[in-house]
Amino acid sequence: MKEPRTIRAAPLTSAAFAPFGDVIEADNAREIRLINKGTTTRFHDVASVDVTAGGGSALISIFRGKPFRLPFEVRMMERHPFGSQAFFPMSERPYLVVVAPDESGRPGAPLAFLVTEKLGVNYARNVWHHPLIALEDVSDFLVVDRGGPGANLQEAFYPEPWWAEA
Ligand SMILES: NC(=O)N[C@@H](O)C(=O)O
Ligand code: NI
Repeated sequence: MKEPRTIRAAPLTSAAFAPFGDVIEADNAREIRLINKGTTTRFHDVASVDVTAGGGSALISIFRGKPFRLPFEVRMMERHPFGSQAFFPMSERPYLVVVAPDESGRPGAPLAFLVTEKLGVNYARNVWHHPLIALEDVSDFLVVDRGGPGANLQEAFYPEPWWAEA
């Protein structure tokens, strides 16, 4: 009987996520500016939006994700060759992020991050990731990604599933 392939979710940190994109949090601001007569703090440019390839432009959407349970079965990954894709949680609920390195055009072994604080992720262009994985209850996410011409979705299926555990 083959042992199921399991991956243990790690806490999301900028350092651990760096090969895959940015963690969206105030601490990652490239500049902190007091604006609006000192009534507002601008945490400037916390993630790199990369959406103009192939005549693309930025879209702001809301994704309403239905919840999944852990352990989560990872059967496939996807990537967006023309643009980055950012998710920022609009609820206080945790969610799961699964990414993978590229291995000759296919996703390698996945890594999982359990996001329990109000942090977002910005997948860099062409980075393998699993589609949105909300946990506990239906959850809304603000999404910034690319709209425009070209096939901006590539999917790949693992020969055997991986199981992501907390
Ligand atoms: N397909 C789509 O818009 N969603 C995925 O890209 C995702 O990462 O959730
Ligand atoms: Ni995506």
